[in-house]
Amino acid sequence: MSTIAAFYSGKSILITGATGFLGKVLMEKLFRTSPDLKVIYILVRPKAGQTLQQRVFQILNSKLFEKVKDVCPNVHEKIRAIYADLNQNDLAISKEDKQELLSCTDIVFHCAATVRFDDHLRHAVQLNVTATQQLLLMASQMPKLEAFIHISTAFSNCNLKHIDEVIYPCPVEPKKIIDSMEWLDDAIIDEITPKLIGDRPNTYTYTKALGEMVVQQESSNLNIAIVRPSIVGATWQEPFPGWVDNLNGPSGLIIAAGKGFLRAIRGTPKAVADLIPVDTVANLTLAVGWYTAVNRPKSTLIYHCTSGNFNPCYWGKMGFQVLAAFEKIPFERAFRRPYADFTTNTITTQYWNAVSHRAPAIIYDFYLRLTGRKPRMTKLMNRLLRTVSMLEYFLNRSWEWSTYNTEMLMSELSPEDQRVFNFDVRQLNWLEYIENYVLGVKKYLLKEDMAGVPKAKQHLKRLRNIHYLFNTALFLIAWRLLIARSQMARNVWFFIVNFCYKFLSYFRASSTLKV
Ligand SMILES: CCCCCCCCCCCCCCCCCCCCCCCC(=O)SCCNC(=O)CCNC(=O)[C@H](O)C(C)(C)COP(=O)(O)OP(=O)(O)OC[C@H]1O[C@@H](n2cnc3c(N)ncnc32)[C@H](O)[C@@H]1OP(=O)(O)O
Ligand SMILES: NC(=O)C1=CN([C@@H]2O[C@H](COP(=O)(O)OP(=O)(O)OC[C@H]3O[C@@H](n4cnc5c(N)ncnc54)[C@H](OP(=O)(O)O)[C@@H]3O)[C@@H](O)[C@H]2O)C=CC1
Repeated sequence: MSTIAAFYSGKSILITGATGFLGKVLMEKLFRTSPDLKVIYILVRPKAGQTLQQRVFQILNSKLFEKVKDVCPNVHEKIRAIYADLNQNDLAISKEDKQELLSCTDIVFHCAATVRFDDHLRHAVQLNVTATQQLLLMASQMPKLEAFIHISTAFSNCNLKHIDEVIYPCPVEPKKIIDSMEWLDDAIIDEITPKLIGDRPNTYTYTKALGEMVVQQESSNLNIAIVRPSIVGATWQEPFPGWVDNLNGPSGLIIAAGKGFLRAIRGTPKAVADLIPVDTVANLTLAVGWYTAVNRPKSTLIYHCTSGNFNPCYWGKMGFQVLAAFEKIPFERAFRRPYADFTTNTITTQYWNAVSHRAPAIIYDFYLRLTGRKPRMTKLMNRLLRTVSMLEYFLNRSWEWSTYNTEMLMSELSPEDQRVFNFDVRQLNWLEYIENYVLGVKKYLLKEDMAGVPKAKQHLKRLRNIHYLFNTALFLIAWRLLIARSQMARNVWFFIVNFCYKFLSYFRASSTLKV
């Protein structure tokens, strides 16, 4: 029997961000391995016209939760959705709900955050810093609380090259930042944002670092741990390989590359692609929850959930593997044939953007206009290139994360727990993982059926022929123009024609002689 699974039995667990990518996988694993847990409270807001109940219903009836129903048939009775909005200072939780949470919660997993890179600083601070502070305040009033697990990111200190499992201070205290957000207007905040974030690339990484400082400041009377995952990708093994439900991180780029929109990117082929499967993050997080509650470490332990130092993969190699996967699992109705070139040169990138990204989009929009349809490709391409430019920072650097605590935790687990809550990425086969990832993107994000693969392959063949035809035509036009303008080009042309004629004559003569 798994010690960790047994630990969560009978427990009341509070999860924030349970409707998000990681939160869902965490909740699924908890229900599947500890079906005897008492209740999972989730803080949810209504969204996209759906009530809390509708959102929970949708999650429980999704493909991800299929296996849960076999082991925990009454799962819907064990999940309690609590109305909350982390954008509001008091989290907008009602008095009654708050009372229930305070008196019943045993463990807190705080996953909620804004993960947008371009969020306005005010909003990013509200979600990633103030809401964390509010939640910690609530946690400090929970008499039964055994552990509070905060999910941060391995990139909260991406301004450093080597990152230890410690909290690094930011120059301005989080409390001062929170206070200033109350009275500064948006224009002033916009002006000071670059100064505040300093050598970090965006408000996301900056506010996640502030969030960690808040955790540290509140840690004296709480039993807290921080998990720092790197770039979270599709599931590796559980509940099944390749599950993914959003466009963040690599998933959006895999679609863009597979559909032939994105063919080159400014990225360093030899930089480490520190991807970590979402189920690995969930397993480590649950193991951390158990260890923190049972061992009550004297200080706040930080756990890096990264792959680079255990089993590194590099962007160049990953690009090849993704391309190889597209051969087997092509996406339907591709715009162009998939191609993936990582280049470190800014001029080459600009050339590719003009020739391989913008020009085909403009030509396609021209075709749409001619056929009486609304042009859309240029707009889409501009948005895609904007997204890519925001990810480039992470594609051109490598980081070293120390993993002493993560390795220590691995050694503390029984063989059964190491199996059930596996977070040992040394066992991960990248080629297999990437192939499942591409398959998952096709099935769960693009909702494409595998029955359409032969047709998609046919379509790619057609695109290849069009590509050859287009290039040949382009070459001939360019050559014709050159000949018209340059004597040298004409001389070369006559030389080639003359040479071919003589060669053919010789060939004909020698074959006549043989007969
Ligand atoms: C040579 C070809 C290259 C490809 C080769 C093949 C693949 C090779 C392997 C894969 C390479 C993958 C590289 C991945 C690099 C990832 C680096 C990530 C680093 C993360 C570090 C920190 C990790 C974390 O802690 S946080 C989690 C990460 N967070 C994110 O990823 C959020 C990023 N997204 C945003 O910040 C915003 O969405 C933004 C700013 C990009 C766009 O905002 P905007 O307001 O313009 O639009 P949206 O409404 O949000 O979306 C517009 C449009 O774009 C689609 N979209 C959204 N995100 C992505 C994305 N990541 N990639 C592609 N497309 C995206 C979105 O669906 C919308 O589409 P519509 O059709 O308009 O609906
Ligand atoms: N994805 C990644 O690559 C990485 C993620 N992380 C960290 O992991 C954690 C989870 O990320 P991930 O699951 O990918 O993110 P998602 O964007 O998928 O999920 C974010 C969650 O936060 C909730 N949330 C956001 N705003 C509010 C609000 N105002 N009130 C209530 N809930 C809110 C969302 O709810 P709703 O559904 O209503 O929007 C959602 O459940 C985050 O802390 C992130 O920083 C760390 C490293 C990498």
